[in-house]
Amino acid sequence: MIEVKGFSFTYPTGSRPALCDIGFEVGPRELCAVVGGSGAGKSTLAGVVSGTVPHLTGGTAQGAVQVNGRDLADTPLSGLVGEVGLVMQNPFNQISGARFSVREEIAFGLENLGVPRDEMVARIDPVLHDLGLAGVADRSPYELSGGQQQLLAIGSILVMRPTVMVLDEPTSQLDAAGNALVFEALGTLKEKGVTVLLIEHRMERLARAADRVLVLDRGSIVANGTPEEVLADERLEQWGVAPLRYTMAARRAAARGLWPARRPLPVTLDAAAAGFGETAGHPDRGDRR
Ligand SMILES: Nc1ncnc2c1ncn2[C@@H]1O[C@H](COP(=O)(O)OP(=O)(O)OP(=O)(O)O)[C@@H](O)[C@H]1O
Repeated sequence: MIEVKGFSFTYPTGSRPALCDIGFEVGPRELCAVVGGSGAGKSTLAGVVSGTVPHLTGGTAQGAVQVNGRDLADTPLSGLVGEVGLVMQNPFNQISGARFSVREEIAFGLENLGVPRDEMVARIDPVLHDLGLAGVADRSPYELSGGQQQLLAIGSILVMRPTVMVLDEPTSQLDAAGNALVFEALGTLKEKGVTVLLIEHRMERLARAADRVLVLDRGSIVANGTPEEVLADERLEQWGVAPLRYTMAARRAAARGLWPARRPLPVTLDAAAAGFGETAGHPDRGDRR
């Protein structure tokens, strides 16, 4: 559970707050996506929730950030291991390089924590299985595809059994296949009861995967709702986020009376197809094409 209340943060060299009086909550089994333009504060927020900001960056903070009821201001980073995991853009940077196989890489963090061998074995196999990495467990991490490497980075954290995972643009370096693997893994995290905060710019995927979407604009939360509510909002572009092509097409159609009146604008292909299908059945269709 993540709870952020009245939180503001300014970097030591910042002339204005990177985050400004923000508040939101994300519960267990919830995937909350964060979107926003460049410099909106998304990575700063990922750092705040994972504890690196301001613990490692310095700077001034006001307000409260709690993870599972623990105030992060009073919790050293070491106290968050096993509670919050952070996955970053480039999986390559998260692979330790100190281990020869995928299985050993996943064991690495547990070894550092001094987890007994039997328990390590008991934890690692389910993670390999859940993330679809069992077949490559004995391969070198460097032989994996980009998507599989990101799954390995996720697995290395998941094995610590965090209740909260923060992912900062985990698919930005990946091709479509890698992207699909990571989004599938996000579903697995949710099933395991993990609270997921995802910074992401691949809107089509997040429109389908997210339970909730937050929009950050110049450090403030300007929208917080379901993907349908937030991603079809006509102010999205003004907030620095490109609308989905389905929403744009339906908005243009709606302006010409070619979108069903009571149907919300779509944010997924399925919803767009359903809406246009309904219009296609309309008697006016032939005249307006
Ligand atoms: N280490 C830092 N020191 C000082 N200012 C910083 C630092 N990191 C980020 N900032 C500033 O804080 C603000 C928010 O930056 P942040 O990186 O969180 O935005 P973002 O939404 O993740 O942007 P992008 O999508 O471009 O990565 C920006 O004005 C940025 O210049």
